[in-house]
Amino acid sequence: MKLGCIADDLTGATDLALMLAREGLRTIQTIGVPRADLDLSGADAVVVALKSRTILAQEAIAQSLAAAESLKKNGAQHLFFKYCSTFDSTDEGNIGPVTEALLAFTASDFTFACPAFPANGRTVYKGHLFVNGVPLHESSMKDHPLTPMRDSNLVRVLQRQTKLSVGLVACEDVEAGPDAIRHAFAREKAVGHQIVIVDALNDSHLRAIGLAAADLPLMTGGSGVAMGLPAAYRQSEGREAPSSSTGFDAPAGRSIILAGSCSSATQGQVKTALDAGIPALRLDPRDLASGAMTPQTALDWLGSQPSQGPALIYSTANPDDVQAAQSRLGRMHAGEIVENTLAEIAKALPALGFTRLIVAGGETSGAVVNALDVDALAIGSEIDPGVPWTRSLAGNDLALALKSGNFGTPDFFLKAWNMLR
Ligand SMILES: Nc1ncnc2c1ncn2[C@@H]1O[C@H](COP(=O)(O)OP(=O)(O)O)[C@@H](O)[C@H]1O
Ligand SMILES: O=C(O)[C@@H](O)C(=O)COP(=O)(O)O
Repeated sequence: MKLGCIADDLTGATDLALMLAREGLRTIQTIGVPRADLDLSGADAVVVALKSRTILAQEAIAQSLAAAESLKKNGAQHLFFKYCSTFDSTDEGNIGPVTEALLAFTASDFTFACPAFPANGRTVYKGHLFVNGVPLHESSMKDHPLTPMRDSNLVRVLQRQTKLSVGLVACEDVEAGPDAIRHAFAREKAVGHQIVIVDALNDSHLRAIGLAAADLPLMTGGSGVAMGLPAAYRQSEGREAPSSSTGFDAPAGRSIILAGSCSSATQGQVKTALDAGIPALRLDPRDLASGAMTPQTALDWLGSQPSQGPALIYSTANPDDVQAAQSRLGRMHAGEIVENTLAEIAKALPALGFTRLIVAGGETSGAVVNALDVDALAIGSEIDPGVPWTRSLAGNDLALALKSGNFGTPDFFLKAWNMLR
């Protein structure tokens, strides 16, 4: 295995796995640390999906090290730590603490951090992260339910999370290509920085960074910066990139959308689905906390819906509603109640004949997929940048599209089904 990857949430893991598969690496995604009996021998890359983005830093470190240990045992030559393209984190972590721990694990003293993903509107310029041209702290990420991002300067954001020294490799070096980037890494290392934020404005920047960084023991970033790695690894083996396919074989059965993301893209997708007349049930964390709505109520509702076409169960709400629920229940508790309810609903789905699922939201996908008893995923066709169809490799036979909160076009919940055969 060339590349062992550790992703801090499930949708982030599928995003990265899609990037690596699309660029020509045979890629398997595992849900949590791979089971000892899972055969990973045919994979060039394995992406371990954790749910460590918002847990305590010490716990995130422990889980990430367990994943790293398992990847190393399975032959991984390099590690990649995947976090969100909007750098979702708090001053306590977990990007800084996990990077520190993985640097120590790989016995190395230098890495980079680059969340840029231009295909989804994320660019880094002079260390500042922009989302569709808007500085991160002015984008909708300022209102994220769990990780509100209020500073766009990633050198500053990351420095607050780590005792390692954080530097910057700006776009002039990146624009000048892989050799200049390698020199810039050496220059920053010589002045005492152990992590550098790297600028990237377009895919050719990402490919150049990939070529410059492919030999580092540890790399960190969004899926974008992994774009250049497969070419670097394939070159060394003289292999071609595979051609992409647009259809995906899925098990027969009913379809459902579970949306726990409150990100602005998901809000638009829920609205488009409601406007299109998809049968829908809204969950409010306050009703769940009071018992006015339970997983069983939702399942009873589902049982009364037509079996043709997808149904939608969503807790997606605007920032004012989220704020109101959080001030009543607490930020983390409001999130947990929704996640636990969607997980309870998910557990019952295979027995009810639901085999095709779209799940919106990273934390939400973590909760739902853990409940579905799925260990590993094969990566299929790309629905939108960063979101593939996937199929479970063991256990319940399911087609799953795990959609990052802010990814996908407004009609995502309508069009994704058309790719299934
Ligand atoms: N109406 C709501 N009020 C408060 N929190 C909510 C609500 N709906 C969902 N949540 C929580 O918000 C979090 C959204 O995170 P996530 O699923 O990762 O979405 P995204 O991918 O958009 O970040 C989850 O913990 C979810 O349970
Ligand atoms: O890098 C990204 O933006 C995604 O892969 C990702 O991690 C998204 O996380 P959520 O928005 O929590 O789904």
